[in-house]
Amino acid sequence: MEEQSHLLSHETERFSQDKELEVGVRAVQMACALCQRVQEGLISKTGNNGFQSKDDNSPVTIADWSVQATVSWVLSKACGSRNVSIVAEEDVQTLSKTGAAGLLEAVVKTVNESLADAPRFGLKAPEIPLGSSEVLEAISRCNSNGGPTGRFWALDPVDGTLGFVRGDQYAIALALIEDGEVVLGVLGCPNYPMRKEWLGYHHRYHRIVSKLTPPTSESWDKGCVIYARRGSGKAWMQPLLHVNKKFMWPNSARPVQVSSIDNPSLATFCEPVEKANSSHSFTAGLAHSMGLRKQPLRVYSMVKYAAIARGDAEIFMKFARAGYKEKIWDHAAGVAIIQEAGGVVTDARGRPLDFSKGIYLEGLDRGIIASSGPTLHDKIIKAVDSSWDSSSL
Ligand SMILES: Nc1ncnc2c1ncn2[C@@H]1O[C@H](COP(=O)(O)OS(=O)(=O)O)[C@@H](OP(=O)(O)O)[C@H]1O
Ligand SMILES: [Mg+2]
Ligand SMILES: [Mg+2]
Ligand SMILES: [Mg+2]
Repeated sequence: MEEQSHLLSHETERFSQDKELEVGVRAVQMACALCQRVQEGLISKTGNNGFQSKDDNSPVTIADWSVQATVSWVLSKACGSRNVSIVAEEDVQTLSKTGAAGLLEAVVKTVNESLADAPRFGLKAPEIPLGSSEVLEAISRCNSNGGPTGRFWALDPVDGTLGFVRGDQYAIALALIEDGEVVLGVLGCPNYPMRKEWLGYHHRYHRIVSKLTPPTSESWDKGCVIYARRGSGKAWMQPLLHVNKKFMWPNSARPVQVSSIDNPSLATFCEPVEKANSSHSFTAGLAHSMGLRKQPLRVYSMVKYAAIARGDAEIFMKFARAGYKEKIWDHAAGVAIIQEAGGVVTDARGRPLDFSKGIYLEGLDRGIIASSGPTLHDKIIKAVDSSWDSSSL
């Protein structure tokens, strides 16, 4: 009897996770469309660089706030605002400042344009457009601090904002965390290129030095949404929804798997574009000592996690400067997706990332390593151990 009720509750949990996954994927598809519209607007604009600087000097744009408001509103409507708890990157400080009226107006307009299109994604639209106080409320409702018990969503509305403003790679990342474990991960990658070689092609900076032919916009802007449910042993990829098309679940999803390459000399590793976010010299030393021969693939955002899950690269490494604390929304969705696609993600000591300690990945040892399998993973961890003491990180 007890076993039966346990089974029943397990099934109920699964059913609710399936529903939540579906809502999450629909919301991320909608967010991808929102970001594409804003990114096109930014690139075609001259003069205004299209971003504000936060206190830590990192950029934030209309898209970051608008996606956060839209996803927050959609999740609250679909799951009931009392049942929804969200941890997300952005707050309303800059938007509520006197003098930011124009900015807020632009966010409200973007959110309403996006929500008006919600039925195309199988989601409810508001009966009347949201006012600015409702938009601010939707953003600031994402004020959960996470923690070890209960369920909450972790949202990075635009991950890789720097890539976004440069017309390059970025991601929309949404994860559901339950009792400290990531149970669902959804990653929208609107600029994921058709050919993996173009992942390392940087529109703005590498145009001159790259030997690759510049991709045309229609082949470049392929995009995908990748998602996984923990324990299913499967990760799925959908194409982005075409303009004017209606979303039909599961929108031609197909399974993705990590690469089978475990020979370091054939493996490709990816890392952040900016030296300030991860030490390029340390990973170059590691790459050399492990016998990695290919050039690193420097890609903005969690698209790096997507590349491993899709089998387009084998290793992702990030070694931030000492003292920098990684945030859960920068990794949660990607970790679940890589694991279900057959890969491994740990810190540099080989321990799983801990999503149960609040907004930071507390206790992270040195850096983050993701790989397509245990053979490569063990080699990286051994290489880190032997290189660490001689490095000055
Ligand atoms: N100093 C420092 N060190 C390490 N990491 C930092 C640092 N500052 C910011 N961040 C976080 O890195 C997120 C972007 O990571 P990326 O891998 O896209 O970096 S890069 O732009 O390709 O260099 C970025 O996410 P977004 O803010 O969502 O873009 C930040 O959360
Ligand atoms: Mg981020
Ligand atoms: Mg972000
Ligand atoms: Mg940011």
